[in-house]
Amino acid sequence: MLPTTDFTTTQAYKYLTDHYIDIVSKSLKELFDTDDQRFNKFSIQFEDILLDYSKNRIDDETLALLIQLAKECSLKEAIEAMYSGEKINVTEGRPVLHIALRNRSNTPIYVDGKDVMPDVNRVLDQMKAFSEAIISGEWKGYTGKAITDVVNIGIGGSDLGPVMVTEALKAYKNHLNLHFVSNVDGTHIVETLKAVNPETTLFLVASKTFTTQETMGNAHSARDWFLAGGATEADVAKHFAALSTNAAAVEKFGIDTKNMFEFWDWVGGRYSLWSAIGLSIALSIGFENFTDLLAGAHATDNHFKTADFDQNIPVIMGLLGIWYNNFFEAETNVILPYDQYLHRFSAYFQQGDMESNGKHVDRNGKEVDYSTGPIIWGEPGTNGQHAFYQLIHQGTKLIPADFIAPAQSHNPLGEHHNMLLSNFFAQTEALMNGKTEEEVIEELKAAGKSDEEIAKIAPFKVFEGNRPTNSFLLKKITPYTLGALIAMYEHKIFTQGIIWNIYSFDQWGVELGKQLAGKILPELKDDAEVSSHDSSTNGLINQYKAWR
Ligand SMILES: O=P(O)(O)OC[C@H]1O[C@@H](O)[C@H](O)[C@@H](O)[C@@H]1O
Repeated sequence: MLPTTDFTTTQAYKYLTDHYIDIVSKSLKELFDTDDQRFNKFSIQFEDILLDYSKNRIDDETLALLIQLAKECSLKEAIEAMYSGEKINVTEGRPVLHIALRNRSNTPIYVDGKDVMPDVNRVLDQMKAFSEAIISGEWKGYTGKAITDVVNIGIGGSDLGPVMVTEALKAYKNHLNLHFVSNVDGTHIVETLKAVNPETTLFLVASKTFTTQETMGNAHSARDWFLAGGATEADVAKHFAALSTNAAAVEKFGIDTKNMFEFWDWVGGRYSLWSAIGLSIALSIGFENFTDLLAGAHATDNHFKTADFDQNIPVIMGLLGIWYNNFFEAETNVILPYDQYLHRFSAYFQQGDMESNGKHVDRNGKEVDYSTGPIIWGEPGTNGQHAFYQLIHQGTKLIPADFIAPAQSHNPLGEHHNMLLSNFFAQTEALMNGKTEEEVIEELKAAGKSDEEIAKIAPFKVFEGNRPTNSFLLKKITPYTLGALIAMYEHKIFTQGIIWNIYSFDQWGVELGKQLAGKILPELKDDAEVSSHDSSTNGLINQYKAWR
């Protein structure tokens, strides 16, 4: 059972409310000036990942109180409940066991009295054999040619994880060309099919439920295209595989269940890249690299479970998020990877975080009266600097930022990496220190500006600073380190969900739109005027019919 404490009723919350008044009046600059141990105190190195969280608006007392908050909310017990296979996804009646998918130590994990590890390992073996056969060319298409292209058809958790990881680990990629089709917009599949040959293409239909409209629509269109190219029904088995929990629906679609890679209902869609959903990753970088990814995540799982909270990276990340979300009333959290390969990392955690913690009802079934999950966004640096950093530096909103960068580049090209990292270091320093009016005036004077010119321009050039950041410095983006980093963010989400007293592993909020689309679809079949909705929806549908 998960605890159901309202965190706003804890002692720690009360103390934090008072303490906030004290901290909010202090600048980060001041906090650094008065404590030369900040970096040592407020940074944690775990294997090849260094988290420096010293540029946050905290002091020793803040950290102690936040940790007390985690304790009062029984975070430790909640972690134990997840790891031991309790059905903590209460509204769906399921355990939450992505940690089992990467449990490289193979210690038993029980669900309803049955150890899940033999099943996990069986599917991993199946993925190994299959990916090796495809990569080596031993697996032949219907005309006897080796596979050259893999098209993953899936959406949400059955797309974003594989896309993000295959992009992040492109440096480890083999000769196979990977494609991802998610959108139900016909453009996505049509444009993808233009680039591939039915004789040498493998389609992975990735869907936990195997009922998702977009995925099923795209899979049927891919199958029609495949058959139209001269292949027969019997050839489908050589070109279509399914990644799913729903064997009956896979069979009904016409995919041989021998080509089905199973996973289980205790794997949440947005936590499924570690499961059979990761087959496209294994195909792209090879099975050994895929298991390194799992091993990295497993290392973080052990860290999250065993490290004291003040040395526990996901716990600290989660608590800092709560500090800004619930005390500073920050609405968003920006993730800024200074690594082009990580260009889908923020998009991935938009689903990971917002689908998990975008909830307004607590674990007692009551409406919350505090803010929960933040809006997650971001783009890779340095691109973001030339786009939206203006608002982070000088806008009116407080935007806590996560900066992520590797020390070693996979593409060391001249001064590029030093240039990239100089920006990474400079941005967090600038966000922290800002620039005072005096400094601006000095600079303008030195540039030979007149007093009149200075008076006019100076106010616009002032930076308040005091903008909080976390810096993640990774030695290198390897499968192992990436696995460890992703798992840190996953457990941060868990930590926050526990403290906010919400259920992080369901997603009822995505259902209403699906239901209504199901009602509207038949109304779009003919040209008859529609009047069953509000005037706006009727007006839009009728104009659509007039124009299509
Ligand atoms: O893998 P499936 O069953 O096709 O689901 C895809 C996505 O479907 C969405 O509706 C859910 O909100 C996501 O959580 C999920 O990842």
